[in-house]
Amino acid sequence: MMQKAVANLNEDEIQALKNRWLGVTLKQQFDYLLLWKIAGVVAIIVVLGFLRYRELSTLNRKISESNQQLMTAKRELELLSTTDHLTGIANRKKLDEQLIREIYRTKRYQHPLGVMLVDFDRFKQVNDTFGHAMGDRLLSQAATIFSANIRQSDFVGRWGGEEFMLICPETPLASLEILANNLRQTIANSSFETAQVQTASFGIASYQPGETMEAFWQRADKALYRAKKGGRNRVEVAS
Ligand SMILES: Nc1nc2c(ncn2[C@@H]2O[C@H](COP(=O)(O)OP(=O)(O)OP(=O)(O)O)[C@@H](O)[C@H]2O)c(=O)[nH]1
Repeated sequence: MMQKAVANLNEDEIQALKNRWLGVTLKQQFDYLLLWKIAGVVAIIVVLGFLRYRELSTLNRKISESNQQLMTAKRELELLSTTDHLTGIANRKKLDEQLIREIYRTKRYQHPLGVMLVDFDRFKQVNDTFGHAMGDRLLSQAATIFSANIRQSDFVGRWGGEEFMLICPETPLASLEILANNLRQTIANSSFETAQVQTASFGIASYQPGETMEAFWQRADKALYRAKKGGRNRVEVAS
């Protein structure tokens, strides 16, 4: 149909038509508004992302600070629960833990392990004569004496009351007896606040294969009992 219409046109009309079409200019315009819109959205996303990142970083920092504080509190609690508040050395709970650990080690490597129970002589008299506070100070001083006169590999704690326990790894019975006698003399020669001679009795034992922890310290305790019965200020060796 279009072809028919064109075929009916004369030369002038065709030319006029062509001129009209050629006058149409193709105007293509760049859409700056859209560009700004996209840039705006991207900027908002970037700013929001940055704010979220900062928020998460602060949160992370606070969490790791809290973790640190928790760890410190846990360590302090552990220390408190295993320290004797009067003397500052290990308490009975810690002594039990240490003794069982050393028994495992001695079973594993078959090395000698010594244990020593020390009880202050006539301690009731100290309390009765000088007061309980003086008795407390004497026990603290005793703890200092023990700590200062044993090896770093040895372990001392307060077993209870006026009684102390020393755990001595890698120490055969003969060496344990020498150490016990040295400690006994050091205590007897120390000047305490009471200005009286203060002595202590010792029961010592060497670990026997297959022995339970209780059986081990009970042998030392029996030896200590013998030291008391035998006149005090002496070392008795467990059989
Ligand atoms: N100050 C003080 N005294 C304590 C503490 N724990 C136990 N004692 C006292 O130690 C004394 C122990 O008395 P006893 O068991 O009769 O023994 P002892 O007088 O030392 O006599 P022997 O052991 O037979 O030489 C008691 O008077 C207890 O009150 C303590 O933490 N502080």
